[in-house]
Amino acid sequence: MRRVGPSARRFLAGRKTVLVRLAGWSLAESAQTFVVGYGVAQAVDRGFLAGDTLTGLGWLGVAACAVVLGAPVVRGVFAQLAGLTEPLRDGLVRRAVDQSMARALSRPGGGDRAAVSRLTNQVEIVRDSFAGLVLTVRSFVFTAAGALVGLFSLDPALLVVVLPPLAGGLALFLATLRPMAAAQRRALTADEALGDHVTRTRGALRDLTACGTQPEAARSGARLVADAAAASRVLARWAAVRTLALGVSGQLPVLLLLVAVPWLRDRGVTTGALLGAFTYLAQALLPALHTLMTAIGAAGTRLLVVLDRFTAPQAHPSVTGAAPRTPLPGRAGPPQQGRSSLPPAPPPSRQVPAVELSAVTAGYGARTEPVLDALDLRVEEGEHLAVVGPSGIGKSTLTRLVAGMFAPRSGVVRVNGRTVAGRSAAELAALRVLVPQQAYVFTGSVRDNLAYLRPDASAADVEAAVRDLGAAPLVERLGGLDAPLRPDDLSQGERQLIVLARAHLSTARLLLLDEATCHLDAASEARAEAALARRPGTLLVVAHRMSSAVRADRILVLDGVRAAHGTHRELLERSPLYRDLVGHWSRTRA
Ligand SMILES: Nc1ncnc2c1ncn2[C@@H]1O[C@H](COP(=O)(O)OP(=O)(O)OP(=O)(O)O)[C@@H](O)[C@H]1O
Repeated sequence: MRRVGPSARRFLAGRKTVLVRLAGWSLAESAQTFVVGYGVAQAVDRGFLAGDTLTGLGWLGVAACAVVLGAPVVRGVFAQLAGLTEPLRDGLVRRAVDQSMARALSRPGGGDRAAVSRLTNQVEIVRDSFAGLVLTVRSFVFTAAGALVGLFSLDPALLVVVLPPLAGGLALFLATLRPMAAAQRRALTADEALGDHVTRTRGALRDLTACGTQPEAARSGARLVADAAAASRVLARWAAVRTLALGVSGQLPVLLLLVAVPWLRDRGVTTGALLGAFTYLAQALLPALHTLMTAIGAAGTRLLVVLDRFTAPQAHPSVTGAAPRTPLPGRAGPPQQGRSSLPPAPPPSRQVPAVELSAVTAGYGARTEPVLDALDLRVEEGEHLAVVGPSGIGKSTLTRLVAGMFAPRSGVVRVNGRTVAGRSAAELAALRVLVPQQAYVFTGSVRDNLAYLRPDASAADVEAAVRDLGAAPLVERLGGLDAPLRPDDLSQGERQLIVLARAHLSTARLLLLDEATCHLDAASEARAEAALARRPGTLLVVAHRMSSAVRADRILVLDGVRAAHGTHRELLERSPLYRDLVGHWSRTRA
């Protein structure tokens, strides 16, 4: 209102003549309302009840004339209305064009895509809503004036009964306007945020899957759905209060009038006056009130919201699409600049461990047993750590904790000295790469797939990664680096090779492989792991085969909520579980 108010006042001040003419026609509407109720009252008292049918019919004729004469009055009102709505429409079109031109000039190459919408749809919304509001507010004011004067002229005692509930209901209705507008704005914003999230998520599916941040995106979506639901509930509560206001001001006067009939009769109110009063209520006051409340509730809020977008200094984000957007988890910005604009990885330090878990307890669901309980772990910069343990023991959970994709119940996870909790997707992407079991490749060139995490990688770097990983025959079979890659043409193992080469190219110093070589044969796995271990930085591998553990500098054995770590030899000596795992592996190889 603060933003729209001054413009609205200026607009109305420049159209005094139209307003006066409109008021003139509206007064005629008041008179018509007055005559209808008054005619009915006189027809009963002076005519039918007095035994003079002719007089009764005569007064009814007067009331009927007033109804018929209402038609030219309505025509007069509409003629004047055009004098308000059309200049408003022209002014809004001018403003939309000005805004669009200013935007185009201030942002070379960046026209205002919302201008067309403002020029057509939104201008029409404003014009129609404004016309509806002027009609209903004016109609209510003048009809109510005519009806109240009529009630007073029939008998002032009628006002004593009718006025309090009418005024009370109206006051309650007016009191709901501000909170209802706020609730409507909140619901609109929540709806827009949700729609925005859905659109961006759909566009970023590839990035989300590649970075493994679908759960985070799903959580943001769930939060937005909850916000939208909460906003709708608040709106519904205010709508209920508004219905109550309508009931109090609309139905209660009729009820009270019926209940008060004996009291009114004692005070000398005639039957005709009572019938006239009911006519005023049923024919004029209540319909006008109902239309007013509905119009202000719906058209009024719509008008304010759309006008706000015309008068706002900067157009609303959902209209212009120009406002900066919060990056999605796993996506640092638009594709062409997202990955290359990641903050550079912090330099490694000899003292600061690459990974540090302090008393980390983690689990799924509030009441379930923890999967990891008070786990302490320190992985030095440059170290190669393998994680082993039975299926379902928590190995993937550990990698997701380190990757910052899963929050511990308690304890702290640090990567390169930085707490991972609460970090943005872009910050996490600069710290680590997590390669899951399911390798994600996308339709594009082979090079696009390989350089996905480092778009500025030189041709030599890409070729070196391909060579190191043993992926050269695959790239050759696909037709070279610039050949198109169709995911369906690749086996699971071939996809894993591409994704491992992609991880090799990444600038993040920490690589987390969660059974990322499970579809490779043992020799290819050994070659790939050796290449990744040679890469500067730290390697943490959830081992698919025990051979992978044997190659590591150190092994972490997860055993229920306990954990042991050491070299292969050390663990063979002191970890029964590790011995079992190695024994089982040897037997299955034999
Ligand atoms: N999203 C989840 N919701 C609920 N429970 C989960 C979820 N993910 C894992 N779990 C449970 O947590 C436990 C540890 O799972 P996790 O995947 O970390 O084990 P893992 O050692 O990696 O298993 P595997 O070797 O079979 O991949 C299991 O009991 C698993 O069922």
